[in-house]
Amino acid sequence: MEPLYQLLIKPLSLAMTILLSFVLWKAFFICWVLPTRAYNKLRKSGFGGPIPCFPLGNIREMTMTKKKIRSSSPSLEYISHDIYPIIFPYFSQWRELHGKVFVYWLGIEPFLYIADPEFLTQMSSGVIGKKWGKPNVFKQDRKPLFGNGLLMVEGDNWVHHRHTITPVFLPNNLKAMGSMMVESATKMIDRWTSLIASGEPEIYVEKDIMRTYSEIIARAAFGVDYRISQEVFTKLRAMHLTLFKSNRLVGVPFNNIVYLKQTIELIKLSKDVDQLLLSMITNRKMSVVDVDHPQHDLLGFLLEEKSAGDGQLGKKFSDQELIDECKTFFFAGHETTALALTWTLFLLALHPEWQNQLREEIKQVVGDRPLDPTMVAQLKKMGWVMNEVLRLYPAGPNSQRQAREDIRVGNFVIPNGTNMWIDIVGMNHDPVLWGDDVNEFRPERFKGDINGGCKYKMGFVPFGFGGRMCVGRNLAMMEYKIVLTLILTSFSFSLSPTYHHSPTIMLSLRPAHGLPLILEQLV
Ligand code: HEM
Repeated sequence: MEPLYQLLIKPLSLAMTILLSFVLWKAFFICWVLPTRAYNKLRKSGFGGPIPCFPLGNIREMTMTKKKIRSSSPSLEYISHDIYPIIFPYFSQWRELHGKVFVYWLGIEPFLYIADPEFLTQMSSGVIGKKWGKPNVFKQDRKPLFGNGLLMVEGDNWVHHRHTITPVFLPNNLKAMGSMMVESATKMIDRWTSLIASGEPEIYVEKDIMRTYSEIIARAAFGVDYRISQEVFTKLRAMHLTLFKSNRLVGVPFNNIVYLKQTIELIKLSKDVDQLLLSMITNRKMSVVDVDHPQHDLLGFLLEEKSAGDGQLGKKFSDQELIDECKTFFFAGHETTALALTWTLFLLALHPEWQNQLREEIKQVVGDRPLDPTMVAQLKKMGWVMNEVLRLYPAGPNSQRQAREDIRVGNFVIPNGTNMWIDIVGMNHDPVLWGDDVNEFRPERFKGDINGGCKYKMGFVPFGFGGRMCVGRNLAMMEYKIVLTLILTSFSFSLSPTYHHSPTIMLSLRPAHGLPLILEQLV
């Protein structure tokens, strides 16, 4: 009689062979069959674009083009606002060949590139907010940073999150946050004043601005001071750096395994942040005793059981949903506004005449009275400046979508599942939309025209578009104007000779080497 193990060898090896064949078939299906199908559908739908190469798609070409531009670009030595060919050289070149709508590939993921406002208008008009998806490949990649918070959540869950959060940022609720903003900004102004007094007028302002807006969002949205939230911000920034500084191959199969060290680091950081946020949430839950007067900040709204639009009681958020929303708002709530103000100081340093115009306006609107959030809405010229800054140096440089159904745009069909990359920088720097002065700083183009003279309404979408437009835009405008008013009434400033112009994309658009300014105290 044969021993038992010999009897088992045959069926076991057969089972192993079947399992292995299944895994290989699945990998082949996901990595080859599905992308090929998507490719054929997009081609059949009429979209052109650069030829992809398995398994990198167009990533190799993108990296090479960027390297070539960086090494051959002495133009960065002098300051030009014609930044598009520098930050997105591959898009700039592909547009010449394939027009303003084409398909490119990140690994095995096809993306429909869109920088045509007419196409964007038609595309977005037929799709309501809850029907839009966010690219699965980014959702997976950026999960440690945003989880399934408002930026990434979809469908009915998105409606629930958005309905709960929107009232937090309505003007009436924001008014109460004004004094916190003034307090936090005043601390920064005091720091700069002492540096000048001690003979150090050259200040790298972007770090202080980032800190000020971190402090504002921590207090305004979560009712905690910067000391308590500092660890969260530090870890979120470490995640941000790990995610976007390295050359990870997003969209390429098994890239998580190839970059195992970063993947493990991200999982660890994400767990730490989740723990910190959970204890912040638990503390707040325990401290809410006055049910008639809940705290009207973001966390207060999220913890309150809200009535859904149909009169039914909305479902409560789970702990993980609460954590993901906190992560999303801790990050999105300071980064973009801080960068918008940083680029504003850069442009105003180059245009002292605009510093003076804004000071004059502040004098007329605010005078000697204490700054009050209701006043800032009257700062019209400051609004033009903000728009012009967001046009030339958009803090949110793109918007992304994934089709969750076939979308018809004229003669084209965008097939269900298609990822979309809407290029805000590309549209903002397009001379066909803005005219020959497209790369000049001219805030007056927004005088009496919220579209700044752009030929299409959808050509200027600094806060995105449709139902998924930025939920924090009112807060952003208010805190931008309050902090800028305080800076302009305290200092005049110019660019330090050590400044090196190198706008770079790391999710948002930032000055790669910081922003050193020479500050002078106004008497
Ligand atoms: C100048 C400052 C800001 C700019 C330029 C900006 C820009 C953007 C852009 C371009 C989008 C994408 C919209 C789309 O896909 O159509 C967005 C979405 C979003 N922003 Fe902002 N943002 C700013 C400030 C803020 C602030 C202060 C907060 C939070 C307090 C915030 C929270 C969000 C969230 C949660 C979303 C996702 C909304 C959704 O999908 O429903 N943003 N923002």
